[in-house]
Amino acid sequence: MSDKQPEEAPLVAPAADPEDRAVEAALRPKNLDDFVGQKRVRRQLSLVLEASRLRGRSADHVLLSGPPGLGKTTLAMIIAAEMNAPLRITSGPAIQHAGDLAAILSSLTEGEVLFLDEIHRMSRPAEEMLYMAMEDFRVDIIVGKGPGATAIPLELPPFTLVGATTRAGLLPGPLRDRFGFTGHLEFYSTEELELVLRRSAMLMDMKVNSAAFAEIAGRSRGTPRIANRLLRRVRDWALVHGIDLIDARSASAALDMYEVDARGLDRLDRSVLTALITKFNGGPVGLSTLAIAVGEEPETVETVAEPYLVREGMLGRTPRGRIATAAAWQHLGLEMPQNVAAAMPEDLFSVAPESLLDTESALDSWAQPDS
Ligand SMILES: Nc1ncnc2c1ncn2[C@@H]1O[C@H](COP(=O)(O)OP(=O)(O)OP(=O)(O)O)[C@@H](O)[C@H]1O
Ligand SMILES: [Mg+2]
Repeated sequence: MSDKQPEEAPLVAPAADPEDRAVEAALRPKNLDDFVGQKRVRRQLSLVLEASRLRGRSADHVLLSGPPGLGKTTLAMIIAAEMNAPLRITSGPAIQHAGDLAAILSSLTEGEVLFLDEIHRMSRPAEEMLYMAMEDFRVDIIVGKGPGATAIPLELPPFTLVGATTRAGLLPGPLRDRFGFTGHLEFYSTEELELVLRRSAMLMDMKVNSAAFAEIAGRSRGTPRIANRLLRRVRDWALVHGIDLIDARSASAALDMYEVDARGLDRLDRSVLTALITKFNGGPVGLSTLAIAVGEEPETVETVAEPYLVREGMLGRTPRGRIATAAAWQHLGLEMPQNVAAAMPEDLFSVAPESLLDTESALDSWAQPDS
């Protein structure tokens, strides 16, 4: 557990406050049609689900990957709802021993959807048990200890595993291969976030004009969870100020209070860039060194802050470490020194930022020497 104050958690972290959590749950779309954006994943997934409905079978196992707050848990719930199947929720860190997993698997009913969040954090023995369960719908229950231990095979009813991870690159190949469908969630466009916000505002009975939706969407870091969270903060602000119809001015006045800047960078994003620039002269610097400089876990920097900074073209992940681009210096109102500019790798953005994100395994190996 972290000993940080809740308000220091990154903006994208799941809600800590129970009331916030309840609102977050209420705003979750319940079916694929209400799920905004992610067109490719949505279309492919709907085909997978439709096909299994027609065959009268449980759906193929599904792996969902992508940065926090983009809709992995929401999609898992939608899969269960669309398949009209019960949903069981657990997570990698909750499964310490293979026995924990065996207990869950052996109590599944036919067609049930098992959602395994943070699947990359499962223990090794549990992972191996999962291979067999996914492939053959069977587990070996080990009874006894030492030389006298015996494995009792147990048949499982067909079920659908939905795995979610922010670190697809960390999943071992054999596990990844056992998913029939893998969907990688991308950051949302501002237009898509406006749709998310319109739907949420309607559910929360708020009056918001188009310019205000655009203002909030533009600061939401490509992330529906943040969009919804900012909308609630704007609602609070409007309530306190006695404002009925929220316009762009109220929205931006409200949001300025929450340290989300006009490009959608939150405090963690900015502190990563600030450290990179002021402490390491723009890099390159290794992930773990950078993480220490901002007082965060490397995993948090890598999965929470970096994907968005890379997408915004402010941070580069190179074989020698992380570097701040000219856009980052500019965003912080600093001038990039000549010698730093000259040392920038020329081909940094010859590959699309999205493909930088897709090569997570390559990045993990790049990160090795200094992490
Ligand atoms: N496509 C979408 N359309 C509308 N709302 C969405 C969409 N995706 C996510 N949301 C909203 O964003 C919130 C966060 O989504 P969700 O919990 O599914 O993210 P996640 O990817 O599981 O994040 P984490 O990695 O932190 O577990 C949900 O409460 C939901 O209301
Ligand atoms: Mg989730």
